[in-house]
Amino acid sequence: MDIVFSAATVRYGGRIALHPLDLSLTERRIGVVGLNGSGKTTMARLINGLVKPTEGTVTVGGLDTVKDEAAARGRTGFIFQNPQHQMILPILAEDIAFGLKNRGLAKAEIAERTDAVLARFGIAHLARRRVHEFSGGETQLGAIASVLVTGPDLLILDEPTNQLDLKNRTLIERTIADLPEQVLVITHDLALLESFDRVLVFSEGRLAADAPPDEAIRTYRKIAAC
Ligand SMILES: Nc1ncnc2c1ncn2[C@@H]1O[C@H](COP(=O)(O)OP(=O)(O)OP(=O)(O)O)[C@@H](O)[C@H]1O
Repeated sequence: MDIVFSAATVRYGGRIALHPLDLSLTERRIGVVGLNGSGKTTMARLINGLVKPTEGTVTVGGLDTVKDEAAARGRTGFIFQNPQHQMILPILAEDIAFGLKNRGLAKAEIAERTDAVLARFGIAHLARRRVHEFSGGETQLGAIASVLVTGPDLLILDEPTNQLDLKNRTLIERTIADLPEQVLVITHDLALLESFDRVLVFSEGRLAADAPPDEAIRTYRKIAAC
């Protein structure tokens, strides 16, 4: 799916968080890195319309995130920094089914799709468990299943391996690598980006590099050393 930023600018109050951004993203694996507060989350939230551009436009698959807000948002799934907060219902299978019920699907199809997505991510054993008792890795997988069951074209993940131990980090890295969906990942986990098609580096609300992983990570290391 094409993601197009046209002079997209974000101000919070009077303060600029994202300077005018012109960018067209079509790759399947897109990484976003930068120091804390550099504008990464703001840029990602523009894509699913959670943040509206103060000036300029953002389109996803040709849909404007302001004018075609609902349709545009349906194209994109978002896994937030603390995904346990986005689980609405206490039991995983119910949380997964919730998004499908909202789309008016029949009971039998909801059950079938819920079972299929649980199997896809190897978490059928978690179906009846309480999401607030999950480990960090289980929470990530549960949230990914809940979001992807509705069939978005693009999945955005905000720091998905943050606070995970080495085993779970590897599990989530592999899960992301295997997703057939287009993926945009904000991360401080540079190993995750090694196989990516394109990496964007943000610095103080501006795009500082837009390159393959090796080159982008070199730029990021230089920025971080300042
Ligand atoms: N809702 C908001 N209201 C006011 N200022 C905000 C808001 N959200 C973000 N900001 C500010 O905008 C700037 C960019 O923040 P953003 O969260 O996009 O950065 P980030 O690169 O994702 O940071 P981190 O790595 O810490 O998550 C920061 O100065 C932040 O304080």
